[in-house]
Amino acid sequence: MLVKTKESLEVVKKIEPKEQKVVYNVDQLNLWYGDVHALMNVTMPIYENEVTAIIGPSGCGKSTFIKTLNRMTELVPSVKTSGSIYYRDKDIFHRKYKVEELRTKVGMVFQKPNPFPKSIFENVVYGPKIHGIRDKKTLLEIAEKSLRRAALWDEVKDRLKENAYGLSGGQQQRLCIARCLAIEPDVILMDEPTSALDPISTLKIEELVQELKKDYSIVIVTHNMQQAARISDKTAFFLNGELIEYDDTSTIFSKPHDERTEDYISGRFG
Ligand SMILES: Nc1ncnc2c1ncn2[C@@H]1O[C@H](COP(=O)(O)OP(=O)(O)OP(=O)(O)O)[C@@H](O)[C@H]1O
Repeated sequence: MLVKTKESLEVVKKIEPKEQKVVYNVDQLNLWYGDVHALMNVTMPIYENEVTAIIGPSGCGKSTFIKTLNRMTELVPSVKTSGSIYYRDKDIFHRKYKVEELRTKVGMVFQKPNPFPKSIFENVVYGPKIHGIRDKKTLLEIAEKSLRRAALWDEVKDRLKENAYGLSGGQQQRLCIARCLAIEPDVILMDEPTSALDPISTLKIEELVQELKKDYSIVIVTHNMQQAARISDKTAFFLNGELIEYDDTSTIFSKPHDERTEDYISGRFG
């Protein structure tokens, strides 16, 4: 299933008549940083309650793509885009579309854990507080629920007032996931969330991602092909800003259609 044009997207829809809801529809997306054409005619859907992995060699546009999904790329002044991204049937590039609304629905977790220099509790309730929730009991409930969902509660429940910097790297990353969950997002974008972590912390995050996809739609950028194969349902392979192939992860890793995908997953380059 190669996805490159609007027409082929129609094919995707036809051959997948399952009751699978589309969260994002990316259509003919182009992005330039000044003269650098970083994304070229990218067309692909992102499905609800699935993990979509974005793979490809360094500099191929993975981070740019994921950051475009919550319009973070527009923070770079030289950025220009064309094409469209529909999130839940609304064009996120439309001049009347409210980017703040998008960011409350689409949370993001970065490569390096980035807790605030505050207590564990204050980190988790940061978003809800910004949204005006002040009641202590409600905030405590949100903190507990989010930390439980991020598989961190048992490790931190007796030290909620301690500074988040005292946690291990893996715990800090789960704290950042809890912080993201506290705003009750619909989609979670993860940009290489385990690349700074040890194998055991990585495994914990991978297990967590599997658990979270029951309630959220997840897009994950990863350098680690085994990780993509282990945890994702769909995989998109990017090369030099182009989406070369998008398909079920099992197909990408067992019988890819494009020779370049095969070369990449078999370690011939990248
Ligand atoms: N802020 C920026 N200003 C100018 N060019 C940029 C900027 N960010 C990225 N680029 C360029 O856009 C292209 C895609 O970069 P991007 O970071 O999206 O790739 P990537 O696949 O995520 O790479 P990596 O795996 O190394 O993180 C590269 O050529 C990069 O140099």
